[in-house]
Amino acid sequence: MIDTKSQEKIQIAVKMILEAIGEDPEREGIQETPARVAKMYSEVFSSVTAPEFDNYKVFPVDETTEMVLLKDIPFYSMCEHHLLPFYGMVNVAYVPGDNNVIGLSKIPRLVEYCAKRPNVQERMTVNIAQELTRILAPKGVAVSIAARHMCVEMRGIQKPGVMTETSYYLGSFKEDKELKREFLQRTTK
Ligand SMILES: Nc1nc2c(ncn2[C@@H]2O[C@H](COP(=O)(O)OP(=O)(O)OP(=O)(O)O)[C@@H](O)[C@H]2O)c(=O)[nH]1
Ligand SMILES: [Zn+2]
Repeated sequence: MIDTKSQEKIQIAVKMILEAIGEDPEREGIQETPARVAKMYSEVFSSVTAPEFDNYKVFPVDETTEMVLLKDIPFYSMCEHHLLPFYGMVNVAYVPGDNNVIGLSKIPRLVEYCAKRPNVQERMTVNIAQELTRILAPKGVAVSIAARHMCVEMRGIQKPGVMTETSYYLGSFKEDKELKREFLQRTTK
């Protein structure tokens, strides 16, 4: 949550942007826009001011499977170069270590946590893998992201529909080619 004082800063900045692009910030339709944008940034950048992601539960189980895979987790983030959205799907897999697993909902929560800040896709991919490793100490983690970047599509080079794919492997996914192949097979459409 961005505090009131910082939200006021955003409002002043947005008003200046509106003036700079030749709009009248007092025009009825956009009078409340600076406040709306401040509220919106508070949402889309909420993890910058959030406490470290620690609200998770690790469950011990007697016996566990090889790979736990959550596929097609949707996310929205903001590119740190242009403050335009990039969005897509994340696949997260891990191989439990010491028979410890994590509550399933916590993985999409972790994705949200890593998405809601100014980002580049490569760093977000690595962050998710590292955070999961920190929380759970699994034998291995694999993360892949496929995303569309509005800064590539609606401005600049203007290439609609280009997909950017990134991946990151730790532990057994890095060492065991068969495991990595299985992850790729199960996540490739
Ligand atoms: N590697 C990487 N690059 C990104 C990401 N998001 C945006 N970019 C790129 O960041 C680069 C910023 O390049 P600059 O030359 O500083 O900015 P620019 O003049 O606006 O670049 P153009 O987009 O080419 O017009 C661009 O090539 C973007 O496509 C991302 O998640 N990862
Ligand atoms: Zn960008």
